[in-house]
Amino acid sequence: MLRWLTSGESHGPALVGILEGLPADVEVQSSDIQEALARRRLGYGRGARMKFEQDEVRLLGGVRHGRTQGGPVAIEIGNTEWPKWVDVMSSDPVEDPDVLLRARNAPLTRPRPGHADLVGMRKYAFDDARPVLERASARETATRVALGTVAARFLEQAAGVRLVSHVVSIGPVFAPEDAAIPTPDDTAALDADPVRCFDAATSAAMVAEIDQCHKDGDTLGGVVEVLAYGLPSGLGSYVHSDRRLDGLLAAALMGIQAIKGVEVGDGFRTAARRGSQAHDEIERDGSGRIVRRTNRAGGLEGGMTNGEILRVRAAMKPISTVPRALDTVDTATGEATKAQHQRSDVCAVPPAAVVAEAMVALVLADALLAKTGGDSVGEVRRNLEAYVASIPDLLA
Ligand SMILES: Cc1cc2nc3c(=O)[nH]c(=O)nc-3n(C[C@H](O)[C@H](O)[C@H](O)COP(=O)(O)O)c2cc1C
Ligand SMILES: C=C(O[C@@H]1CC(C(=O)O)=C[C@@H](OP(=O)(O)O)[C@H]1O)C(=O)O
Repeated sequence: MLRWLTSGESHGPALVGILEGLPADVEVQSSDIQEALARRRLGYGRGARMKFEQDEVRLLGGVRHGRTQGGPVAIEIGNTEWPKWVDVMSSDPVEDPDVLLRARNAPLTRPRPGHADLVGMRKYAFDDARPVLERASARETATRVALGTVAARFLEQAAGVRLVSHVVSIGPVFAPEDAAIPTPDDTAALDADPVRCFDAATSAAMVAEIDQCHKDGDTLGGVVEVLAYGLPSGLGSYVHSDRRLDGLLAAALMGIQAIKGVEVGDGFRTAARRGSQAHDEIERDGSGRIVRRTNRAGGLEGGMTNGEILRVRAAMKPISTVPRALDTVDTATGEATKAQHQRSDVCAVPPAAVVAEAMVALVLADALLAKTGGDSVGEVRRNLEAYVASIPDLLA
C-alpha cells in the first residue's frame, strides 16, 4: 500500500512530504521534482507570489544516487518567502512584545467567504484566522506535486504508464466538445500555453476572459482534465466500494483545494444520453484484439481500468479571495465589514491541472502495486507481464 502525508504552512519555513510504500529502484532526482514544481507555477492569472517565490527542493530520505531505496521518500520544499515571516510563523514562542505588535502579527478577524477561515476558527477554537489559512492554503499542493512526480516516475518505469493534464474550461470559455485530446508527448506544448489549453483559439479566449475578470476585480474557476495512457486492464476492483478506482480517483481529486466536482469519462454528459449512445461497444480489430469503438467511460468500468485511456475531470470554483472584497463579519467586533484581502490569484486553473495530474499519479501507483505487489521496479514489471500474459486470447 502506498501512503503519503504532507506537513507545513503556506508562510512557514518549508513544506514536507513523505511517500511510503514505493518499491526500490525508481529512478528519480531532485531535478525531476524541481521541473514538475516549475510546471505548477505556470499559468496566466496567477498572483504576485508566483513571480518572486522559488520552490527549493531537497530530497531528505529514501533516494540514493538517483534511485529509490524502498524506504519512505521524504521531500522538503523550502519557502523562500520565509525570512519575511520568521516572527509571524515562528514555531517557538515569540518573547519580544514589540515583535507581536508588528502589522503582520495582527489577528485576522475578517474571514473570507469561500475559504476555511470562519469554520476553521470555530472548529479549532482560534480567535485569529491566521493558523487556518496557513494550512488550508493551496501552497500545500506543491508537496503533492513533488510526491506525485515520484509516483509518476514509478508508473512509467514499471508499467509504461504516462500522464498528461490540460485545461478544458475557464469561467464561461470552454474548449469545443470535439477538440482533440492531448497525449503525454504534448506536455511541452501545454506547458508553453499560457493557460495549459490544447486548443489555440480557446486558449486566446481564456486569456481574454482572465484579463477582463482582472479588470473587474473578480476571480475565475474552470475545469481540468487528466489523461493516463498505457494502463493495463484490471486496476481497481468492483468487489467492494473502497476498492473502486473511480471512487478513489474522485476522492483524491476532490481533496484538492477548491475542487467542487469530479467527472469520470463523459460523466455528467452521459447522464443526458440514452444507453445506446452512452456505452462503449466491444469488437475485435483486424489482429483479433478486443477493442472499444468509443471511450465514453473514460477507461473505467466496474471500478476497474478497462485498457482504454483513463480520462477524469475536476471542476474548480473561482478563487475565494475576491479583490473586490465580499461581505463578512469582523469576529472581534461583530460589525459588518469587507473580507480581508492582500493579493491573490485571479485564476489558478492551469496549476490545478498539474496538481490533479499528481493526485491521479499517486492513486494509480497505489492501484498498480495492489495488483502486482513487488519490492523493486523489476519485480513489479515481471509480475505485471505475467498477469497480462495470463489473460486468455479470447479475453485479450
Ligand atoms: C493551485 C491553487 C492555487 C490557489 N490559489 C489561491 C489564491 O491565490 N487565493 C485564494 O483565495 N484561493 C486560492 N486557491 C483556492 C483556495 O485554496 C480554496 O478556495 C480554499 O482552500 C477553499 O476551498 P475549499 O472550500 O475547497 O477548501 C487555490 C487553489 C489551488 C488548487
Ligand atoms: C503560494 C501558493 O499559492 C497560494 C495559494 C493561496 C490560497 O489561499 O490557497 C493564496 C496565495 O498565497 P498568498 O495569500 O500568500 O498570496 C497563493 O499564492 C502556491 O501555489 O505556491
